[in-house]
Amino acid sequence: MSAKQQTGKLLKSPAWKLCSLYYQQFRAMFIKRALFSWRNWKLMLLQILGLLGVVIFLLKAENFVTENDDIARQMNLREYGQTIVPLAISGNSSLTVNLSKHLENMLKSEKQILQEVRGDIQNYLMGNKDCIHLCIVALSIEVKTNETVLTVLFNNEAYHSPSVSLAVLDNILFKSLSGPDASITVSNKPQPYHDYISMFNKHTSGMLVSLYVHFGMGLLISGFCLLSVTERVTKAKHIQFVSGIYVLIYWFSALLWDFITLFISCCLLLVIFKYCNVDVFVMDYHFLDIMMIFVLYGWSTIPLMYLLSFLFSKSTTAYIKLILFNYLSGIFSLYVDTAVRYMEIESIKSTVTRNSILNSLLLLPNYNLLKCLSGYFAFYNKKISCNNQRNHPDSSLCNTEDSVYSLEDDMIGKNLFAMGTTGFAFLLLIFSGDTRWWWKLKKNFIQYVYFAIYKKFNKELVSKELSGRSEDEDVEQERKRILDQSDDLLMATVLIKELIKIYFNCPAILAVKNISLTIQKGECFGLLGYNGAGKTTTFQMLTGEKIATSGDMFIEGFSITNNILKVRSRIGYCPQQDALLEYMTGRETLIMYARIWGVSEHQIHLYVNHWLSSLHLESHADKLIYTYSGGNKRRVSTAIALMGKPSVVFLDEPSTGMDPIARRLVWNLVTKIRETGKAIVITSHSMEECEALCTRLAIMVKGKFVCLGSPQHLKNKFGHFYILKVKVKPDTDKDALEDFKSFISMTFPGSVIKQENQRIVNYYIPSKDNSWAKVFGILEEAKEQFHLEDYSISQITLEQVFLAFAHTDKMEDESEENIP
Ligand SMILES: Nc1ncnc2c1ncn2[C@@H]1O[C@H](COP(=O)(O)OP(=O)(O)OP(=O)(O)O)[C@@H](O)[C@H]1O
Repeated sequence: MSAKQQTGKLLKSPAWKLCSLYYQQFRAMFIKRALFSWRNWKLMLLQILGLLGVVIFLLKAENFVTENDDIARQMNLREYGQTIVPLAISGNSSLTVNLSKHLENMLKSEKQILQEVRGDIQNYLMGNKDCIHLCIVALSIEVKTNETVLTVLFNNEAYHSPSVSLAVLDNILFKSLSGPDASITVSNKPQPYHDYISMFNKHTSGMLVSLYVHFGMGLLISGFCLLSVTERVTKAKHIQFVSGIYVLIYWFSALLWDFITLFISCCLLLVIFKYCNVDVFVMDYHFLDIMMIFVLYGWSTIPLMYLLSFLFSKSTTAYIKLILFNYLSGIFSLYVDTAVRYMEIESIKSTVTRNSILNSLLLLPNYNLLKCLSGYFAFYNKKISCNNQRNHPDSSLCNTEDSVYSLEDDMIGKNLFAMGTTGFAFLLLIFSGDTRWWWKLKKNFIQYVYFAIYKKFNKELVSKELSGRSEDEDVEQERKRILDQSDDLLMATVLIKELIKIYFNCPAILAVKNISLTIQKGECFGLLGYNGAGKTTTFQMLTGEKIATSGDMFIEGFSITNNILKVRSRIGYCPQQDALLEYMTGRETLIMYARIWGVSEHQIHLYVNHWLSSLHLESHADKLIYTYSGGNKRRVSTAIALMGKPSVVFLDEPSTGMDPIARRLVWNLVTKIRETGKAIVITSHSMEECEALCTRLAIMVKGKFVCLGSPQHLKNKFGHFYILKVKVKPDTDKDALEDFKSFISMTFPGSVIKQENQRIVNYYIPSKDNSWAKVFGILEEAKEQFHLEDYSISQITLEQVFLAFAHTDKMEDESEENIP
């Protein structure tokens, strides 16, 4: 076999096809995420700048202690800018002349102002407002008989003013003794901290730096929930799953994109550490360690954000609340950690309690981040101190064997390990939410707990409403057929068996009441019913969006309740509300779904163009979805449902909001798709649409089927009467009209007035025993006899059948009405 043949065989193998499908889907999901960030770049930038800005601002604002912070500060008037130095001299001597000359020269060189004062210096200082801020040092020289008294007064408002005052005095004295070139430089340098205090300060500094980073991180990582919430709430996620996306691919692509964003932000953060002299984090390849901490933090916190996003139904609310959660969880856990470790609290004195509290904190990624950064900071600062003081007296403090990654209490090993494992745990929880296992658990809980309790307390209602028996013979026949031969019918494209849905609200809502149905391939089945009849709920159960309370549904033999994942790739779904991602264009959306379906890359553009032209969407293809009109959005949703290779397509009011031309296009498309052998299930409030598309239909009233069959069958069955519309002449008196009514009721026994207003009377005339010719003949004669202006006779329409059933619902509540 040639190499070319072998390659060809490999490309056609199922494993290769599966791999290429995975690749296609991953690509589609990754591009979707990238487009979200790209189109919302301002938000993205805000998140990254938020992180960097918060960290840089807080680091600059707080002067945290490092080795280099203990610098010597010069005690010099220059440090205060230009000041005034009042000088009062009383008496005269060569010493006073000498001292004042040196003072004058010294102040001149330092660009200070010498202010000679007459009288008491204290009075001058008290009486001069400027002195409050400008007179840091004041001098008085008093010549007495045997001595000269030099007094220097310092400004109590200014830092370091006593030592600066003494430095000024010492300098002029020294200059008078050793000449004008002599000077004394005075500096204020603190003694090095004692080891214990030093450690405490470094620990505090490390904690502050890690708190700042954690504040900034909160802004960035909370944003990762935005698309997850939007996709879930708009049902775009559901449609992607229905189109066949794999759970792992959906979540891993999201994780990878958000991870890249976090990684880039953390690289920039390292630059900020360098700029703000947080040397411990960047020197000697330490940035690699810090990067590893950030990577593990991302690994654990991003899945947690996804997981928490399930709690919210609005993306902005989710963002704000998750920022708060991230801040508070970090600070609160740190507080608990400090309280447990250092405070003497009676109830947590036992080691077991203490350890279990500390270990439970390890579940929080923010706690681990704080502990890792502060622990790392303190560890390396301690190491630097120990290296600086080689002959350190306490060798236990400078154990060079220690590793920052050890699992001991003050080291970071435990926290790194916790981040690694919690990341896995959170991811598993997310995946399990979309797996068969979780679906089954929820199903069993609803069926065997909720429903069992409901049945126990509502026996009468359940036996009356949920028995499934129907007064309509077609519905009853279908039900019996399904119950008797369910095994034979399993391979029907759609098989619905005793399906019940109860919303367990207060009070419980019985949305779908034990319906049974089969739909074969090549069939277009219409589900009609007025608002709230239960059509959408039925669709939601059939597409796996909602779990049935009882009963089962099969698509090509696969049970939805037991094997939802296998069913999903066999259906196309156009939900009632457009499940579109508004930041994408129509073309990008269709390309994404084509990739999910596994259309090969070189055919995608051709394939998408075909769908765009089928629905006349070419001119809007490259516009963002949020700019689309309602009708155009519906077209895109319909195209998504119809594309790919589904065995059955569910269309929930597909043509709502479409103009007549678009509606015809959709009808043609649906008919073509049906003719290829797919089953179509459609709900619509347009009877015209149902007549045009449906091969069979059912009318649903209050969760039950009340009739079932082809449109013609229903018209024949329920249309056993004609509609007679009579218009009498304007001058017809009341008696003549009454005569006409008596004539009709006598000639057509069983006829009923449906409506009467002004000169128009509408009748239902039984069609049995009355041919068209007979009715026309009689009315032609009556026209002359009763002076009728005009009349018309027509067959009942589907809409009238539907209205009759819709009315039966009202009539149940009110009273019986006269429908023949
Ligand atoms: N999430 C829900 N929680 C509680 N009740 C619900 C929920 N969804 C639907 N219902 C109720 O279930 C019943 C059936 O609703 P459904 O949306 O299936 O009707 P429908 O036939 O699709 O109506 P429409 O033609 O307006 O779309 C209604 O009484 C509705 O109020």
